[in-house]
Order: sequence, then C-alpha cells, then structure tokens
Amino acid sequence: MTAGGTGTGRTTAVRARGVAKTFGDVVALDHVDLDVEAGQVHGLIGPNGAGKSTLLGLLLGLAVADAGRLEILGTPVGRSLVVPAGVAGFVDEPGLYPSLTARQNLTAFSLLRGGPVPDVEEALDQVGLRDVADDRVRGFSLGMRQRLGLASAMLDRPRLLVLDEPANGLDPAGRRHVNTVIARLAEAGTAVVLSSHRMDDLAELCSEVTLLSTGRVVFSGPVEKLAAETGDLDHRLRTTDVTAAAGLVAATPGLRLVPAEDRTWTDPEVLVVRGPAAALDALVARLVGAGIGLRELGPVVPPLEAAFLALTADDDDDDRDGDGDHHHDAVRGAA
Ligand SMILES: Nc1ncnc2c1ncn2[C@@H]1O[C@H](COP(=O)(O)OP(=O)(O)OP(=O)(O)O)[C@@H](O)[C@H]1O
Repeated sequence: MTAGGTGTGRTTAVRARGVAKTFGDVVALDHVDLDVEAGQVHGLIGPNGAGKSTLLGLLLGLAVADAGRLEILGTPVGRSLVVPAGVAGFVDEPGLYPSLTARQNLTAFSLLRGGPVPDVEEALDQVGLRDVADDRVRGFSLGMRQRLGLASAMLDRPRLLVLDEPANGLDPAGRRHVNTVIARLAEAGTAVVLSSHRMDDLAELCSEVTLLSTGRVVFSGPVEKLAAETGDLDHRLRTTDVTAAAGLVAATPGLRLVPAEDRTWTDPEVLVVRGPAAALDALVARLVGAGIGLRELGPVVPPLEAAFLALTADDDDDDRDGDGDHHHDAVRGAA
C-alpha cells in the first residue's frame, strides 16, 4: 500500500488541514480538519448545507480547495483536479448509463478503467442486484441506482471509498446489502468516508464521525463520544402506576419531571423524566422496591440525534457571510 504512514503503524487515507472552500459569499468549508485511517468507516454528518458534499467532492477530485492542505492516500492534492489511483465513489447520485443494463454498466466501467477485469457478477450479487442485472438502468429506482453505484465503486477494490448519502432511497433489504458491503470493504482495509442523515447507520457502520455545521467542524471523534456530548437526556417513563411513579421521581435526588407543556406529544400514562443515568438507576430501584411495574424507560430522542441537535442548534443564526462571528466551539473526541 502506498498510502501515507502515520508512524504509529496505521495508514492515513485522508489528512485534511484547514481546508476551505467558498462559493461566492457562501463559506461551504471553513478551515476543516479531517483524518481518516485505512480500514475506518468515517461518517460525515451535519444539517442540510453544512458542507458534507463539498468536502466529499474534494476527496474525489471534483473540485479543489481554496485554502488548506489535503493529502489523499499519502499524496498531497494540489490545485489540480487529480486524485491518486485507488479513490472511488460518488457525490449526489452515481453517474450511470441509463440505456445500458446493470451488468453492461459495470462491464463498461471496468473496461473504461482498464486493468484486470473485475468480478462483475460478484459485485452485482453483493449489492443484491443479480435478479435485475439485465434490466436497463433507466427504469431503476433511486435505491437501485445507489446500489449499482456502490457496485461500480467497489469493482476497483478502492483504498479510499467516498459515498454521499449511500442510504438514500434504500429499502431495508437494500440498506442491509449496502451496509454489509461497506463493512466488508473496511474490514479488508478500505478507508470509507460517507455522509448520512441516518443516525442508525452511523451508529452501525462508523467508528468515527465528523459533525459539520455551517462549514465548520463542531465535533470529530468516536461515535460513542458524540453520543455522550449531550447533557442529561429526557426519558420516557411508563409504569403501572403513573401517580406513584411521579411521586418517586420527585423524591429521587437529581431527577425532575418535565412538564407536559414542554412536550410535543401528550400521553397521560407517560412521564418525561430528566436527570443523569445514576439517578435513573436509583429511580428504577425505587420503582421495583415499591412494587410498581416498569413498562418503558428510554430516551425521548436517541442520544446521537440529541447530540446532533445540541451541537448544531445555532444553525439558524449561521455565519455564511464570512464576518468571522461563529457560534460553535469545535469539540474533539479523544480517539
Ligand atoms: N456549486 C455550488 N455553487 C454555489 N454554492 C454551492 C455549490 N455547492 C455547494 N454550495 C453551497 O455550499 C454550502 C454547502 O453545500 P453542501 O452541498 O456541501 O452541503 P451538504 O452538507 O452536503 O448538504 P445536504 O445535507 O443538503 O446535502 C451550501 O450553502 C450550498 O448551497
């Protein structure tokens, strides 16, 4: 492998330092740092317009940065739209030939790229498209095109795979195929950088995530660290005795009931409780001790989603006009 070594035995697939990109007045990327190692699945998340596709486009050589340093597979990427061999993927939707069948598309791509003829059948199989291999791509749904795009990208056994929202339009079976393919590639040493709006995919696939907000990195680190970034979460509590449970919540140090008017839903049988995990544990012990049945206790909003919302909460006041008045302090998760 020719990718740059870090000196720690790991291999760096992407190293970005202070990468910036503007479109007119719009600051799409504002001095972004990114590190992705071989064999790592790294998720890019952030609200619409945060800069994810722009960053992925730089990794694919679809555009060049205005400032900063970018190294891909150990090679510095300068001012030209050239990235080293071994990089594959797509931004927005994969480019496919609509008048050709799925199989013909893959064969055409492998011929265009030259080199050894890859196993087209195996690629079709892995993304679950063998049954429609002879259908024209013109009639394919978005999810099928996404899967074919992934099959095309994996033909070259890339060392860096870049995918823009690969879960877009996928049904549950398609999602399983795609996630399995991505996990297998990473196991074999491919570095994968993908964007997603799906927190469940991130939790399942990614070891590390970078959260962008209005072009800036507001978090970068392990997924579990991001989930822990929020304070005390609101929890739904359903028991066999709502009145007695409310009394026990009030009597448990560190816990408080969230008033019904603060919620977007009402269910008289469900209490919303806020407090640290240890206090919730104490509450469960009290409920059990009092002979009250516990039917449900879980976060109202999943921890990853809560962290995302908390760290991007200022987006309405964003600072795309470049006057330097940003609202976030980047959080760096310990790797
Ligand atoms: N070619 C372009 N010309 C002008 N503005 C652009 C261009 N590409 C991106 N932008 C702007 O740059 C910002 C970042 O866009 P980008 O597509 O990278 O965000 P994103 O995080 O991928 O969003 P989404 O989740 O909606 O796909 C947005 O404000 C967008 O309007």
